[in-house]
Amino acid sequence: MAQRVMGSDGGNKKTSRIRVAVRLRPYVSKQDEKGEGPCVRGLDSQNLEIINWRNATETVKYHFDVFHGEKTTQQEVFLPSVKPILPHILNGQNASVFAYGPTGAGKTHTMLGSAEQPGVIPRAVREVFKLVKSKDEDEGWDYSIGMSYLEIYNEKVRDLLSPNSHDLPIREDKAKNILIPGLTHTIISSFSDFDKHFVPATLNRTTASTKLNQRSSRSHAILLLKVVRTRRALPHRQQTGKLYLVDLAGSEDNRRTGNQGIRLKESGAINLSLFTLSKVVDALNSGASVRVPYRDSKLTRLLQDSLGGSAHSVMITNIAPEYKYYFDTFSALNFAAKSKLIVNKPFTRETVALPVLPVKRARDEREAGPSGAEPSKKKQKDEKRAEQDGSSPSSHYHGLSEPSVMDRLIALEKLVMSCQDKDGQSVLKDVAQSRKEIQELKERQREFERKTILLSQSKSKQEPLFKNSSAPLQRNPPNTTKPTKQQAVVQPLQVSKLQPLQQLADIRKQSVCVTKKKKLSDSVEAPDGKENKEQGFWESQLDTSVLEQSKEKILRILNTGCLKELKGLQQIGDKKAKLILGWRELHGQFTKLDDLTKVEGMTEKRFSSFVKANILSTMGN
Ligand SMILES: Nc1ncnc2c1ncn2[C@@H]1O[C@H](COP(=O)(O)OP(=O)(O)OP(=O)(O)O)[C@@H](O)[C@H]1O
Repeated sequence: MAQRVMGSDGGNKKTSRIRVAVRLRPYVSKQDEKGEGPCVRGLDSQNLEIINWRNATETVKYHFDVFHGEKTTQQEVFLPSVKPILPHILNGQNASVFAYGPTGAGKTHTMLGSAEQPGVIPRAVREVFKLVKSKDEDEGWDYSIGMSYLEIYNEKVRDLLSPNSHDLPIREDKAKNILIPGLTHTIISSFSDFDKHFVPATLNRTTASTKLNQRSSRSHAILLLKVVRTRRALPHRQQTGKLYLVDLAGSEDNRRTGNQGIRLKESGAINLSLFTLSKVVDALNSGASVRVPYRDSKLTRLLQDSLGGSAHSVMITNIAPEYKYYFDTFSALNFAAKSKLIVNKPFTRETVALPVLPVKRARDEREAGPSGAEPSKKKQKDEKRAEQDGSSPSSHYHGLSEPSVMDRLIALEKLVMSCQDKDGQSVLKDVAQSRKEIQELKERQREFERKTILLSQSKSKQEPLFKNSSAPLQRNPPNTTKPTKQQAVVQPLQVSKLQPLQQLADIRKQSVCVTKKKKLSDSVEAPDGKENKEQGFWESQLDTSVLEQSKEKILRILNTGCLKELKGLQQIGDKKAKLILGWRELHGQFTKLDDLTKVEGMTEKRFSSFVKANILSTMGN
C-alpha cells in the first residue's frame, strides 16, 4: 500500500506551535448506510490514514501532535490537548482552543459535551478556577476572571450574553489587542457562577437542522475567558491573559447538507470565514513578509491575537469515519496538516493598573478598553484602508463562491503537497480568481436556465427547445447518486490510474481503422451543420463497446475533472470548462453525455461535434 506522510514535527522547542489534535468520532450512521465501513482509521496515538481519493488502493497517511481515536473519552481529549496550555493565561498570555471540522463530525460534542460527558469548555473553566485557587498568596498577585460569550453568524458579531444586541464591531488597540466594544463582560467568581451565565446563553446560539446534523451549529461560538492579575504592590502592574474557546461552524459541502435558501446563505458565510481561516494559516506559514488577511473575515479578525501572534493555540480537528464525509474529512485533514506548521512566539503584555482597580469582585461590566472609545476618525481610516486593499469582509463575500469538492481537493492537494515552499499566496489568488469566474458563469447559467424555462413555457408544447427540456435541470435523483457518490470520484480515477496503458491499448486495437481514416483535426465542427447527419455514420463504424468505453471516459472527465482536465478535452476551452464546473456545482453530476447540452452555449451541433472529436481523440491517444 503506497503511503505519503503529511506534516512534520519541525517545531522549535523555545517557541509555541499551534498544537493540532485530530479526533475521530465513532461511526454513528444509520443501519441502512452501514456496510461501507470507515474511510479513515487511526494507526496510533499520532498517525491516521485515509483512503486516497485518486486511487482507492492507496491510503494517505497523516501525522499530527495527537490523534484521538473513536473510543477516546472527553477527559482523554482534555488532558493532553488543552490542560497544558491553561497555566499560560494566568501569566498574561493568550491561548485559544478551537474545534474545526465538517458538520456533524463532533465539534460541539468536543467543546461543549453533555452533562454526562462534559467537553473542553466546562473542563477548561473548572481548571482555570483551580489554577487561580492554587496560586500562592505570597506571590503577591490578585486574580480576577471574567467571561464573554459571542457568536459570529452571517459575518455578524452577536453577544450571546445579551442576545438583543446588534452586530458588534471588532477593534484593535495600540498594543494590538483585539477588543469588542459593547460586548458584555461578566466577572465570575466560581464555576457555578460561570454555569449560571453560560447555560442559558448557549441556547441563544443559532442552530438549525441540516441533512447531516439535526442540530447543526450555524455560527462560530466563541467563549472568551479573561484572567487579569494585578500586583498588590505599587505600581500595581497588571497582566491580562485571554483564553478563547471556539466551536466553529461546520465546514460543509451544500450538496451533502441539502442546504437551500437561508441555510445556503449561512453556509456561504461559514465557508467564507473558514476559507479565510485557511488563507490566514497559509499566510502565517509562508513567512513574515506576507500580508496575513486577518481582516477578511470577522472570525480571523477576532482570533488575530490568538493565531500567529502571542498565543498558545490548540486546534482540535473533528472528523467522521463514514464515507459520506469523505471529501470534507480529506479537506479538514489537509487544513489541519497546514495549521500544524504555524509557529507562535508567546509573550506577556503588561500594563499598570489604576490604583482603584477592582479585584476579585463579581460584577457585570461592559468591555470598553482603550479602543472602546476609539475616535471615529480612526475607524473611518481603518474602514477606508480595508476597502482599498480589498480586505473588508464584504469585498470578498460577494466574489467568492463555494468551490466544488473536487476543485477544493485539487487546490488543497496542490497547496499542501507541492506548493508549500513556493508562492502559496499566488496559488490561492489563482484559486480565488477561478472561483470568482466560476461564480459569474454560474450566475449566467442560472439566467440561461431561467430563460430556457420561460421560453419553453411560452412555446407550444409540441416543440421543446432541448431534447431533455421536459426534465427540469436538477441533480441526479437520490437513488441513482447515493450508491455512486464516493465511487464516482474514487473509482473512475482508480481505474484510469491502475491500467491506463492497458485501457488505451484495448481501445486502439479495436478502433485502428477509424483512427487511420480520420485525423483529429477533421473532427472540428463543420460550419454547414453536416456534423449531425454524419454522426450516425461514423458511430456506426465503431465497435459498440469501444464507443461506450470512450463515452464513459468522457463522462467521467466531465464529472470529476478539474479545470485543467476539462480543458484537456477536445473543443473545451477555459470558458467552457468553467461553465461545466459551474453546472456541476449547481446540479451535481452529469448522468449521461447528453446532459452537456444543458450547459450554456452547448448547442446540439456543438455537442455532437464535441462527442465525435473526443471519442476519436480517446482512440487516437
Ligand atoms: N466522540 C463522540 N462520541 C459519541 N457521540 C459523538 C461523538 N462526537 C459526536 N457525537 C455525536 O454526533 C452527533 C453530531 O455531533 P456534533 O453536533 O457535536 O457535531 P458538530 O461537528 O458540532 O456539527 P455542526 O457543525 O453541524 O454543529 C451528535 O449527536 C453527537 O452527540
